[in-house]
Amino acid sequence: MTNPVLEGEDVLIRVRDLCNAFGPHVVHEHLDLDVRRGEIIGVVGGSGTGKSVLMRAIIGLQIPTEGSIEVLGQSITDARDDHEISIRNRWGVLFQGGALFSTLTVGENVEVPLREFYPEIGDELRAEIARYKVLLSGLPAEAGDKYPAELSGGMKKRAGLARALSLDPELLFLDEPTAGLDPIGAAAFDQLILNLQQTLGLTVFLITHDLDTLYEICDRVAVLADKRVIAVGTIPQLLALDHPWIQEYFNGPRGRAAKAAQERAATAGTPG
Ligand SMILES: Nc1ncnc2c1ncn2[C@@H]1O[C@H](COP(=O)(O)OP(=O)(O)OP(=O)(O)O)[C@@H](O)[C@H]1O
Repeated sequence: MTNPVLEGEDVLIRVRDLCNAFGPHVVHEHLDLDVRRGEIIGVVGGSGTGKSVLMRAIIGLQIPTEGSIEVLGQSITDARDDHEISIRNRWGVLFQGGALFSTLTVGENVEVPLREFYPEIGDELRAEIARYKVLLSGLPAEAGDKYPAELSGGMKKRAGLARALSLDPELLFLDEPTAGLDPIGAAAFDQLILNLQQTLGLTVFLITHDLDTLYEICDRVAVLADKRVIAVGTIPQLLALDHPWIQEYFNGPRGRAAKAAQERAATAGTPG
């Protein structure tokens, strides 16, 4: 039930036997993971367990020392560099901190992937698509003309999300999207992700330390520890395991508070 490998399911990301190392520092050792089409999978683990390295390997920015990765049925690990991956236009990525170009406006940032992948699109249509993505990400239309330095942290995240959505991706990668946001901003961002996932039919790979996000929007959670994915499942399935890190994480004071908040919200939403 909490096996990282799924049998006979519609799997969009398949990671097998993945090993990553930086010199003598081994980050992943024979890591397996399957991500189902249409799910929001949360990826958790202590600091430095290799969550971002895993994401970078999946999108072809980190060449593994061993193992195979398939995304949308195509091998990522057979490509010599990320430019050889022909499905890069089928995913969008929100990196930690947004990774926006500081010399470009938000709208121009959103246009960058469109220019790269669809140079045939004319200036007007490209700007129109960018305006739509800015609105889709919950930013006011005027934000499109602003530079990243003029935006709050929450707006920067939304701008990064608008860029990640620029090519109408099937798959969205989010690296700690709510880090640094106040609780209200973080909850609003969670709901935005959930709405987008439901309306656009996205599959979402979401790295987070935010327990509220895990409870609110993730269908399953993958736990990284001991250099691999030790378990994947719903939070109740994970809580049934007696791994010390999992117990500490979900049953520690913050885990209990997040669970209580989710239960309160669920009760408030129950009719009668
Ligand atoms: N380019 C690199 N060169 C050398 N070591 C690296 C590089 N990238 C990552 N590492 C190391 O790999 C390990 C995993 O890093 P990673 O950023 O994936 O951790 P993480 O689980 O995302 O952590 P956090 O939760 O703190 O963001 C760390 O020890 C990090 O120092």
